Amino acid sequence: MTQPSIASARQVRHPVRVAHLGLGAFHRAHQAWYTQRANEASDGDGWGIAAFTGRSPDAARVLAAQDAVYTLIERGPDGDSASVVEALSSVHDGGDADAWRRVLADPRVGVLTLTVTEAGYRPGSTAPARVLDGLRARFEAGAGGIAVVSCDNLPDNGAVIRDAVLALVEPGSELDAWIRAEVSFVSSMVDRITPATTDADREAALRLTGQEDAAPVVTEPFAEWVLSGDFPAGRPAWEAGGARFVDDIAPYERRKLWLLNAGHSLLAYHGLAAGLRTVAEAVADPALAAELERLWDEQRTELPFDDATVDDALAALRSRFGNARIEHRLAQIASDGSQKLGPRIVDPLRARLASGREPGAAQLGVLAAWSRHLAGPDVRDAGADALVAALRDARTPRDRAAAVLAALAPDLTDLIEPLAERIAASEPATPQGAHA
Ligand SMILES: NC(=O)c1ccc[n+]([C@@H]2O[C@H](COP(=O)([O-])OP(=O)(O)OC[C@H]3O[C@@H](n4cnc5c(N)ncnc54)[C@H](O)[C@@H]3O)[C@@H](O)[C@H]2O)c1
Ligand SMILES: O=P(O)(O)OC[C@@H](O)[C@@H](O)[C@H](O)[C@H](O)CO
Repeated sequence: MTQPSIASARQVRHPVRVAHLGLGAFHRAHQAWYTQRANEASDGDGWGIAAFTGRSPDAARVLAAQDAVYTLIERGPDGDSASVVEALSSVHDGGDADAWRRVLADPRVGVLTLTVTEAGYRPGSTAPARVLDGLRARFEAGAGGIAVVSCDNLPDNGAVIRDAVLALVEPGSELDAWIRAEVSFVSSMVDRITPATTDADREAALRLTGQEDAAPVVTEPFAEWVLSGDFPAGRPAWEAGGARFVDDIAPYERRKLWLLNAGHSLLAYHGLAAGLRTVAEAVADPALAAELERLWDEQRTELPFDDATVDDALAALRSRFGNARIEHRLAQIASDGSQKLGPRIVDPLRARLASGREPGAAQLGVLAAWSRHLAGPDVRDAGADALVAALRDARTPRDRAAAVLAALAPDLTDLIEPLAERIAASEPATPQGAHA
């Protein structure tokens, strides 16, 4: 029997007032969900999102076929609850440059959100050029200021995208002056564990709602969003979903990157080496759980929060990571380590050194496990090509340590010896002379 499609579930389509770049699972579990909550809480017209894919047009094609509505499954340790999200008013192939320019040149559009991955901010990535293309269209149309809100896991992410965009503009040009004066680059700390959607998730959506949905999203019940910056053309009332607006974002970013994301990276590299597949499997392993606690002890010392606040955050993380009903694949987290380990491990390591402490053994252990991962067959990290080649040529643990630090933190040469020790300890025993 054919089941009804979720396409017929839409009850309202709000006018497009938000543009989004990077139509992945996370955008749909996080910013679109907060926007949905804001729209539900408002009396008048809400804020509809025009969402553009980043690389492949597939997500737009699949969502367009179901009128851009989808099921959000909140998966707790004891069960699922499903809701329909209709905050996306339209979905577009990111290659449709005319549609992109048209949306950003519309004065009713006041916000541009981004989830383009950490790698999307690297020099040479197409994301800043596309943001600039949209801003140029807005400038030429005289459509007024706009807020660009980065939602990727990078510290001071608003400043990172601003600098990447301005680096592409002729200094002193009218466009340069307009961006500096009228465009607000908002930094945000985003948190909601959202794995890639699987076929089992599509079946779960059908079971829960009785409707066919080719693009549901499964996420944890927890969600957090902290933002800092101005919104010159207004914004959705995201606080209806619990978002907070603060003057200084840095402490929140550090708390999240140094505890949650760093913990994820540790579990990913150590867990994959141990033949494990998911975050929940990894934290169920006593040795890995102990290593995770060691890392948290090392990284918490430099956080600008009192002990009770950090204790609460860690208690929540233990239970979030242990939610075995969320299938968060270690391989997904392990990708792009060259972009992730700076903010997650090297920054807190630097903070430890700056306050006169020893480098953390678990911190170095993550770097050692990463170097081993890079020598394996399943590396997905375009930014690590040169390091992978250097590691292939490296003959000793010391050479490998030097290569890793040269790539991630070239000034920290004092760490070559202690990192080499961790690398040597983590390597499988090799026949005498194999590296010589
Ligand atoms: N999934 C999570 O739990 C989570 C939580 C917090 C933050 N985030 C942030 O969101 C990002 C995306 O996560 P996701 O789960 O949606 O991943 P995803 O793989 O589902 O989607 C990634 C999106 O980024 C786009 N993209 C990649 N490179 C791009 C580029 N150069 N230009 C434009 N778009 C580009 C892709 O096209 C895709 O739409 C993460 O990398 C992270 O920074 C994710
Ligand atoms: O999404 P990435 O690739 O930046 O990193 C993988 C995970 O650490 C990350 O997605 C977390 O699940 C997320 O940051 C939780 O809010």
